[in-house]
Amino acid sequence: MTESATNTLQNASCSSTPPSSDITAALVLADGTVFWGYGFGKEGNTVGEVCFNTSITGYQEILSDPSYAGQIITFTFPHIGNVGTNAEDMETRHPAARGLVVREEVTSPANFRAESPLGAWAAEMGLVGIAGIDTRKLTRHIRKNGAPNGVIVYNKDGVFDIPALLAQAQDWPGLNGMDLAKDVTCDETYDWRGTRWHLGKGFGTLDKEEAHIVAVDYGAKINILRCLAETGARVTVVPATASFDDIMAHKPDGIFLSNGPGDPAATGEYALPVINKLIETGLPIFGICLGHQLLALAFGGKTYKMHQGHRGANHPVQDLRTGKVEITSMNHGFSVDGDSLPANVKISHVSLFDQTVCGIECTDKPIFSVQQHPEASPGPQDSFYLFEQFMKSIKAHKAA
Ligand SMILES: NC(=O)CC[C@H](N)C(=O)O
Repeated sequence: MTESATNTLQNASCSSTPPSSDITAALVLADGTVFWGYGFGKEGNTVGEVCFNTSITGYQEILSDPSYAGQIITFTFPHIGNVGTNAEDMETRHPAARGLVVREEVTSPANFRAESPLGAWAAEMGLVGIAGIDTRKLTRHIRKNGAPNGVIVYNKDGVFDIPALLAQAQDWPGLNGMDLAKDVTCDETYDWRGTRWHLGKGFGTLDKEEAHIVAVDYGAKINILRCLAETGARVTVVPATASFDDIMAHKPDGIFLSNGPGDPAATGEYALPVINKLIETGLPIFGICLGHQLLALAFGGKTYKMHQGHRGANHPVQDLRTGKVEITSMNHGFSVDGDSLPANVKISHVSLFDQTVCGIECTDKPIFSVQQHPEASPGPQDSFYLFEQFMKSIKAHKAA
């Protein structure tokens, strides 16, 4: 793959003939835009919403974040794959993202933690990849028009039926109204005590249990569970469809509502009746991302689909209570409508990129939630204090 080849191959018209004989993959958007490139990972065909993530590091955590179910991830950082992949940087066991789009050819990894090259790992994980794409052009396209549905096809024979792929992209219903939490949640309840990774030490284990948290898994990133354990919690993880009685049977000191994929309003159909009852218990509740959106819905608020979403590791968020700005990790395509919130729910955090709601807190109950990802993985750890805030409110509630 040469630089000149990649520069001339973009945005060909809707013809099934690749512009050069070495082409092995195509990205076909529902609006008819075709990007030709070079396949890696799993051979085959995948459909989803094409979004972009601006993180410079952490592609493996991003690709294995269950919240990307139904999505094809475009990496705006051009060099993806350089540090390979390893067994430790997984945010779930079976990645749910549909595929990935990268600028440069994926080269051999050079990193002391690398265990497997990105291409081999992606193939094993069932991820279809396309390289050699003008990701700046694609990103500008998404920014201008909103996140489109699209198909990546990787076919070593270089034979493409573009009209059929276009029809496939157009027929895909899109994320609006789609519940995906049921697809990525755990099958069974399990116990979690692992703590965060430290260089030279690896992962740790909770030694002194200060509280017991039940985490509802709508597609939880593992590092969230580690962060909860890091502050002294033993965590019982329950499936997204767990009933109020299932949850309360574990006698939790606090409830955590996890991140997850899809449209919060669709997941809310079965999650909200449970969350409404959990709110009534008066127990401390903390929600992250989808969990935050579900809490807002439970309080009677509304969520909406964003134009392009927020996905990256440098999103500035202001804590309105202190005025402090934290640099955060983000991955969301839906947002809470601030005007829809009742009087007893205050906006605690806002995005400094577009002023969207990034945090809410209940004024008469120990309940709060954020849109950003305080667990990072990847990204800055400025927001870790939120896990400590949760543990503090659990201890205060236990003492009272
Ligand atoms: N990371 C998440 O939890 C994402 C929440 C929701 N699926 C969204 O896209 O907004």
